[in-house]
Amino acid sequence: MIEASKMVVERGGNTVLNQLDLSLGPKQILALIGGNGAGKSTTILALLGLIPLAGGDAQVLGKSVRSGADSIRAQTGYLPEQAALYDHLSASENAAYFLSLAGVETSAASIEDAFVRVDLPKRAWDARASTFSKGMRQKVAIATCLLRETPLILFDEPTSGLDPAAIDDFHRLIENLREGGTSVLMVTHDLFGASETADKILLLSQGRRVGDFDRGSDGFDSGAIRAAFSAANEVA
Ligand SMILES: Nc1ncnc2c1ncn2[C@@H]1O[C@H](COP(=O)(O)OP(=O)(O)OP(=O)(O)O)[C@@H](O)[C@H]1O
Repeated sequence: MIEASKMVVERGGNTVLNQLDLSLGPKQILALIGGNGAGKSTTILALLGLIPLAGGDAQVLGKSVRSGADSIRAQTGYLPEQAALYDHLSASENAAYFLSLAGVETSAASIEDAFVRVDLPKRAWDARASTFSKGMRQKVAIATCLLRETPLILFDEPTSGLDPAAIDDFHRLIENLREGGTSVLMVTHDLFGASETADKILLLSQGRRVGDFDRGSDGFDSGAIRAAFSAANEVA
């Protein structure tokens, strides 16, 4: 699904990804964690081919990110850190509009099914997005991602703005996606949620991979992850 080797990205004259290796197999969930400015969102943008590599390469669904964003984005769901909705459109209209931009035709019934999956309240389906809370907006954006039915989804802070019940629901949702054959990379600040759900956790600091954790038979070693996280942030 993803095989990235020694990715280097420069932004604003600084090296913000530094020799980053990353891999994600079929039916896997990878959580990317790290402090503010560690390079998590940049990693997603580089994997989508949306920002150029100054070094290294990454194969995403068998295509090099150096070959451009179009072919990768066509097969990869992406939830940006700040998902935008059009305020004057309803939840359903927003989903239909963004899907049409991605060249995906879908029925009203499928959109409603996706809203049920993310537990968007029914009263919101036909209400204008200007009346939505942050969490409701996030649910519409996640539902729109699901409707693309891509084999790979990159989520940038998907649980931001969600209440605790909705966060739990999101983790069950991505577990179901994994069972259905989808691979997921998620950037998150939620260490607990990541260790509940992910197969692998990658810790970034200053654009470098500083920790790499696999789920063992007893889950993750949360103490080791927290210690590595604290050490990385002390250095940063
Ligand atoms: N458009 C930009 N131009 C220049 N530098 C940028 C730009 N966007 C991000 N950066 C820098 O790149 C580095 C990595 O940023 P990135 O947004 O990837 O971090 P992050 O780990 O996602 O952080 P956060 O948890 O705060 O969202 C930071 O040092 C940031 O200042």
